[in-house]
Amino acid sequence: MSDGRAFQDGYPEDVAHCYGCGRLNEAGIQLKSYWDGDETVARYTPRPEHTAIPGYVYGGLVASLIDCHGTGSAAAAGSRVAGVDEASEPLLRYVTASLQVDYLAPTPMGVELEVRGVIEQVKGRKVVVEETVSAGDAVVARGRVVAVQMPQTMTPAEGPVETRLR
Ligand SMILES: CCCCCCCCCCCC(=O)SCCNC(=O)CCNC(=O)[C@H](O)C(C)(C)COP(=O)(O)OP(=O)(O)OC[C@H]1O[C@@H](n2cnc3c(N)ncnc32)[C@H](O)[C@@H]1OP(=O)(O)O
Repeated sequence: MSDGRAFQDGYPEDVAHCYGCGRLNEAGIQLKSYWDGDETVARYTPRPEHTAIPGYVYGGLVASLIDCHGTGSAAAAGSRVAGVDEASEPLLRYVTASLQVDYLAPTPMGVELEVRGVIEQVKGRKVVVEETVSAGDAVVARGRVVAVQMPQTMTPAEGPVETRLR
C-alpha cells in the first residue's frame, strides 16, 4: 500500500488466515506484497521444510508464492481502479479462480526469491496478473493468476480457526 504496509497487512482479520499470505497464520508463509511502480513485488526465502530434493525448492511452494502474490496484487489493483482509499478502507477481497505455473529452471534453496507481478487486466470483478519468480538473475518460474472478487456466499466460518478447518 502507499503507506509502506504490505497489501496483506490490510486484509481484515476474518480473512487473514490464508496459508500463503495470512499474517495470522503462524505456520504459514506470510507473504508480503508491495507496489513497485506499476508492478508488484514480494520477496521470500524458502524454509528447509519447503525442500523438493535436497538443495532445491518444492514446486508447490513456488506455486503458492505466485498464487498469493497474484491475489494480493489483484486486491491492490482492483481496489485502486475502484477508487478504494487504501489508507482508510479495506481492500476489495479476491480469491484465485485460475493458477497457471511454468517451471523454467530448478529453484535453489538458500536464496531469497523475488516474485514480480504485472497487472494485465482489471475487468469487472476479475483481475489477471502475470508473474515471474526469480532467484538472483535467473527466472525460475512464470505464472498467471486470474483472481475474482470473493462471492458474497464465501463467508469466513466462525469460531476458533482449528475447528473451522474440520
Ligand atoms: C483484502 C481482503 C483479501 C481477502 C482474501 C484473502 C484470501 C487469500 C486467498 C489466497 C488465494 C487462495 O488460495 S483463494 C482459495 C482458492 N480459490 C477458491 O476457493 C475459489 C473457488 N472458486 C469460486 O469461488 C468461484 O469459481 C469464483 C469466485 C472464482 C468465480 O465464480 P463467480 O464469482 O461466479 O465468477 P464469474 O461471474 O463466473 O466470473 C467472473 C469472471 O472471472 C472469469 N473466471 C471465473 N473463473 C475462471 C477460471 N477458473 N479461469 C479463468 N477465468 C475465470 C469469468 O470468465 C469472468 O470473466 P469475464 O467474463 O468477466 O471476463
